[in-house]
Amino acid sequence: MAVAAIATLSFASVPCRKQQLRHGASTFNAQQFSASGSHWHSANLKWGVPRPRAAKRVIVAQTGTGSHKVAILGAAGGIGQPLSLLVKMSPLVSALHLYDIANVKGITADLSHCNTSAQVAGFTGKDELAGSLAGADVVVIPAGVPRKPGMTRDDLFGINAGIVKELVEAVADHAPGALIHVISNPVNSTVPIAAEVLKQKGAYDPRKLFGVTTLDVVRANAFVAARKGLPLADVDVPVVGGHARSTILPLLSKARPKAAFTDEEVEELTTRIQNAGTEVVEAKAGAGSATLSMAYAAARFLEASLRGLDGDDDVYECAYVQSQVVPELPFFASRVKLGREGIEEVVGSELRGLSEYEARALEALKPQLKASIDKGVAYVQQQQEAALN
Ligand SMILES: NC(=O)C1=CN([C@@H]2O[C@H](COP(=O)(O)OP(=O)(O)OC[C@H]3O[C@@H](n4cnc5c(N)ncnc54)[C@H](O)[C@@H]3O)[C@@H](O)[C@H]2O)C=CC1
Ligand SMILES: O=C([O-])CC(=O)C(=O)O
Repeated sequence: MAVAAIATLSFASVPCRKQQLRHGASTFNAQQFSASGSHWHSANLKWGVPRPRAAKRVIVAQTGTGSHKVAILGAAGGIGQPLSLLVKMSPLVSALHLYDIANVKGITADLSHCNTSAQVAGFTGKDELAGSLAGADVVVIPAGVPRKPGMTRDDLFGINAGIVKELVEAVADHAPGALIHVISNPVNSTVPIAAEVLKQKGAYDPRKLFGVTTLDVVRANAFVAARKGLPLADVDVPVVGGHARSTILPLLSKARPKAAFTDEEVEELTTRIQNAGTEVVEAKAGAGSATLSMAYAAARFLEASLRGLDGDDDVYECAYVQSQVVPELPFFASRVKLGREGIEEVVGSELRGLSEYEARALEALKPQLKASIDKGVAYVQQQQEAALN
């Protein structure tokens, strides 16, 4: 079997691929979906380690056709390492730059031995930050500290705000046209921080700045499929709002396939999705927060972004972006259409026809999300004033 054909499989979830089908996907993806059965994981394995359908297994070098350069800032961390592996497996990526303040050399040497086509280079410390960003099409930022039990995401603000500010300043200087995927928490504030930094640098393009909330969608899909006994591959639940506590708003009324939820199920599923990060933090008992599921989610979102840059039709994901969907919230997570310049469209229509429960939850989240956005904006302004004095 031709390696190139195998290598074209993508990170995109089956719901996304099904969505493509609904919206009229390219013939290739439609064939890919029907040919690959119903399970994304098996398709993904075939992609990462090419595996012919025939019983005889042949492991071959994966030769990608993509030409994208991706930089990961915070690449040596709990998310950064598995994310780097997943990106190294992407046929859409030709160059992978790993940046961290420490421990990058070994990870670079290790990853570079995988016989996949992306060329890996490591960059350690501030002096090498500029080099890590040169020519990047997408910069993914998982740098920063994670939560421990008892902490909120906002408790990370004191450390992570400065890290994100510093890194985004460098992106503005050295990769001004790149898409920026912010993973570092608190996302509700770090994305407004990134926007303010880019504005100050004259490099802000709202189409290119994203807070990564894909993990909320991944969790919602997993939990709903399990609760309703639906095939996992079919489930697609939009999650809007933000990425902390009650600002995470899964829209079960808009879930595909259409399913009937009792009031108790809505309450139980919504609460679980909102607390899923804390569920992992408590289970890890001081050893950090979600890393593997986050790496998977970040890889899925990266893949969607790269397919958008490549001009693929109808690529949609939920993300926390600059928005007018809720007028009083300048940043809001919605489903967005991804294209050659980043965001082509923020889909606001999903906020129409909400259930009563969702409408109430939307009203309730507004003050919390607004406060987090304002906190991020104020931080950058204060830093600027302090620098001028
Ligand atoms: N958006 C989301 O859905 C999620 C976000 N997160 C957040 O992602 C962040 C990272 O989490 P983990 O990887 O588990 O943490 P970690 O502590 O394992 O890794 C963080 C990495 O960032 C690096 N780092 C620190 N300062 C840096 C700087 N100035 N420049 C470059 N690298 C720097 C560290 O050396 C470390 O390797 C946390 O803020 C966490 O809360 C975690 C899970 C989900
Ligand atoms: O909960 C955390 O601190 C990490 C995170 O954002 C998540 O897992 O959703």
